[in-house]
Amino acid sequence: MVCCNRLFARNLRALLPDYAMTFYSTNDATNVVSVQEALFNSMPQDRGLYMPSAIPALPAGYLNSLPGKSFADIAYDLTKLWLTGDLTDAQVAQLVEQAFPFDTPLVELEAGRKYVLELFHGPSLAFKDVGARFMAGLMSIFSASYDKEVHILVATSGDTGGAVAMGFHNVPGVRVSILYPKGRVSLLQEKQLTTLGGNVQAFEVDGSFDDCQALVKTAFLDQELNQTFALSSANSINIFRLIPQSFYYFRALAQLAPNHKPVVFSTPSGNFGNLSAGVLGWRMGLPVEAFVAATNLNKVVPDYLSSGTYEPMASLATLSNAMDVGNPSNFSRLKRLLGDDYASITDRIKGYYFTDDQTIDEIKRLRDVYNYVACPHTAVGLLGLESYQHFAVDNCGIALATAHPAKFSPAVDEILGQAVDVPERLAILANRTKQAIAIPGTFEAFKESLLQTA
Ligand SMILES: N[C@@H](CCOP(=O)(O)O)C(=O)O
Repeated sequence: MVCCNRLFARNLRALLPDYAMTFYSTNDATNVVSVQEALFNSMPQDRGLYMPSAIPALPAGYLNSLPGKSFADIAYDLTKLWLTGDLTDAQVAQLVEQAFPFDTPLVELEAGRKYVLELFHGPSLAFKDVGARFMAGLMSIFSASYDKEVHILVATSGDTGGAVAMGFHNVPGVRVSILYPKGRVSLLQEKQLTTLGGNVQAFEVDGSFDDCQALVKTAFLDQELNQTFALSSANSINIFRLIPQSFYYFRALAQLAPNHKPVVFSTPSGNFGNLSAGVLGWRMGLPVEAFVAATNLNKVVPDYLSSGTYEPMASLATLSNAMDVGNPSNFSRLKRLLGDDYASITDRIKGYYFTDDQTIDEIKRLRDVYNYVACPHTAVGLLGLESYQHFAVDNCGIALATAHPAKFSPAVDEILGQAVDVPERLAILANRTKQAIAIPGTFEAFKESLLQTA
């Protein structure tokens, strides 16, 4: 089925009804695929990324109807906009109900001016639950068309792995292989990746996140692996990880008072999927004054924004480990969403980066000033927002809180000199035994190891 779809890709527009969504590759605009192929194949063979052929516009009056809508209401409305030609209304309702039994609450730090959008109330306590659970639900709906077990490969610098492991654990017809960099994820993040068992296998890679991501991308292009497995990705390479992540930007606006000032989002960024999702929402019609790309010392995008030159780097290990990415996957997607033009990109996106010392000071300051306990990534997001608001005062700033601070225990406890409350679902992992296959960071080793699991 997957291969057949590929054969027909170029004629797809003619084969599908007008209202069905299609996707093209950033490396070849004539390479057009259906929803199902973009979902299951994840990455075009030409090494590009899938982009929607058309971005659906919000219906007239939709923004006025936002106040008070729940996350699930918004997810239902927007999923219908994207997938009307592919899913029935009943399927959309079922997908949303199963994927999102949690909210993304907006917490006020300063009235009308500074907020945190908490994205960590799902099972793995990180924003990645939104995309991972949506993808898992969508794959289940379409799985009847696939006669092979789907094998999801995912690279993680900390949070994606846990969300994907939990989102796909025990999903029939799916198996998951997670690659993570040895010694570069927090203790509890590692437990989330390595203790579920069943259809979830962890690979502990002697290398960086970028090495893990490169291994996964190489695997998608390898003939033998593609003949052996029906490979798919649950990283933000997959456009169906990104689309649902745009929903919570709308949910943020639904929670603001109607007379709010123009909105600025500050997004802690590693692979730049989260920021791309926000920009996708803006392209659909979400009113946003600017986006802040907030990073740690892995600052290739802030550097690009100030110099116009994009230079991938070897990633550096930092306290905000999930953002330790030296060559963000979504950079080309982000550019494409903004017209591929430096002036329009810098007009909409402002970039700031911060050291671990600044992050530590911010974690302490947030607790002392606002009685708010933030994870290191959220602290970087708030630092970005403060830098933006230092010069632009007349706006309403929302920083995305990407993960629960307890995921970074004991680091956050040591910074604050107090123990952070650990939710039960995380606490129970502490005593579970890690199970991971240790491999060097070479493709040959990974491939051999993967084939042994066939
Ligand atoms: N920050 C991520 C790295 C992978 O990014 P993704 O958005 O492409 O899944 C992580 O926490 O693993």
